Amino acid sequence: MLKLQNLDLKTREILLYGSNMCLERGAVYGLSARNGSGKTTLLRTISGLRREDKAMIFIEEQNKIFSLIEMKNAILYYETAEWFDVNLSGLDYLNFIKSTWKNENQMPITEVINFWSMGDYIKLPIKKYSLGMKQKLLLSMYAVSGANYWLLDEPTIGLDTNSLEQFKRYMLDAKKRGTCVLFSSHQNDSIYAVCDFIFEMENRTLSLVANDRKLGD
Ligand SMILES: Nc1ncnc2c1ncn2[C@@H]1O[C@H](COP(=O)(O)OP(=O)(O)OP(=O)(O)O)[C@@H](O)[C@H]1O
Repeated sequence: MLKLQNLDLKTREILLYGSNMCLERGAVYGLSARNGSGKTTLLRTISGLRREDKAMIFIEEQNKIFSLIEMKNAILYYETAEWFDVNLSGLDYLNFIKSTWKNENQMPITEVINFWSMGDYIKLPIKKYSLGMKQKLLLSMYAVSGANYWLLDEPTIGLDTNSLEQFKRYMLDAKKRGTCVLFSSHQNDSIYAVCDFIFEMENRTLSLVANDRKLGD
């Protein structure tokens, strides 16, 4: 379980005050809030890209607290397709992720390429990709990493209707393998249907609500 305790989230304003989060393996969580409320900042903080001094963020499994190195290996957060070096290919990224994250349950690269139908372009430089193609590459990196905690910021940007259905299947498959997923999206997005629970950020507080309109597993 990934735990976040006593988080004051501050940028140029206070976004959250004294917040807590518990993220269980084998569950999909949504993160819903208005634009500018701090979803990206929260994901960056959980992933360790930025720090908040008072907060405690740790993973505990089978009564053992993960070391920092174990945590880095257990979590993947690749914020945006804008982070890609467009001179590299999708395959370069998948190979990089496979060799950098050391997990037993990594999905084979060919399987992920087939799942996202990327075979025609995966060896091309990313500068030749459309937005949706880049987004599918970004998503495919998660299964290849074998990370048990997936943090995703607006993961369905640029996906067409078919790819959105694939996204839902990808989330449910990940959950069945025991992965914990936390993703942000805009308020009332239909993709929240795939979530077991939704965190709502409002008035500097984070509240967890069960998702009544959840899809069947
Ligand atoms: N590096 C920074 N320095 C100062 N202020 C920042 C920084 N990053 C974000 N902010 C501010 O923090 C607030 C939250 O931004 P954030 O990007 O986390 O929101 P968000 O909920 O992800 O927004 P959106 O839905 O528009 O993507 C905003 O008011 C933003 O201006």
